[in-house]
Amino acid sequence: MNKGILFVLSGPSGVGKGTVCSALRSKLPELVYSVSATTRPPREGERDGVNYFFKTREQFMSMIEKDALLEYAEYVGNYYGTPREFVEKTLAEGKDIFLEIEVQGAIKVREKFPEGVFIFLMPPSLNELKTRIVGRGTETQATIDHRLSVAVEEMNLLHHYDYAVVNDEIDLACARIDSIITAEHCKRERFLGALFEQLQTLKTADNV
Ligand SMILES: Nc1nc2c(ncn2[C@@H]2O[C@H](COP(=O)(O)OP(=O)(O)O)[C@@H](O)[C@H]2O)c(=O)[nH]1
Ligand SMILES: Nc1ncnc2c1ncn2[C@@H]1O[C@H](COP(=O)(O)OP(=O)(O)O)[C@@H](O)[C@H]1O
Repeated sequence: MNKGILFVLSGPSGVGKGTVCSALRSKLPELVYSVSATTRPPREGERDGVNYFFKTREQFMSMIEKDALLEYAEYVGNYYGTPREFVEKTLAEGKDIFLEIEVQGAIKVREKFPEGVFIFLMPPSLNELKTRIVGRGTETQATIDHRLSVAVEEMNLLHHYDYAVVNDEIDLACARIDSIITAEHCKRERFLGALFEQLQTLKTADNV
């Protein structure tokens, strides 16, 4: 069986990764989404196993020791990581999987899955990025400043990615990502191989 395609959506903090990813979940429910583990406490309305698997630091360290994470990163004082088994199982079943992670983790995933498709979400401007981080209202002034300075460094990593998508409007950003997914499917051999087989069958049947 052909393996599924691994898609990674990344980009600076506050650009709208979480927002775009949850909009994509409604628009493309057939896509499988990876749920990360984190030591960050849940925000209001977040549910364990849906938004994240919320872990204590000890539990997270034990996951690292057991090699249960495909990658992990420390980000603004908390740990975040992608459970390995679910990703590998989904791809082996021939299904695509979608990861929404920060840039250090994305670069580590690229080392393990060079054939993955890496999408960088861009803000329309740095001013708009700051407005979004402040507007979200989940950060203190110190974490806003920290997240903004990290975000500027993160923007310099754009060259590691296959695609850049501007998140000016959520629906437009989702449509661009949807187009990328379609384009990547068209590119893959399994699609062309299946079409070629059908053509051969047709040719034989019609004696063309
Ligand atoms: N490396 C890595 N980063 C993750 C993972 N899950 C989430 N993140 C990233 O961690 C960062 C902080 O996430 P969060 O605290 O939910 O805040 P927000 O996404 O900025 O609202 C974001 O950039 C996420 O994309 C993961 O499994 N691995
Ligand atoms: N296209 C957009 N236009 C306006 N605001 C947006 C857009 N995308 C996201 N936002 C807002 O920006 C803030 C940060 O988004 P979030 O998804 O938490 O970013 P990230 O996951 O990249 O850190 C949120 O308040 C969100 O509602």
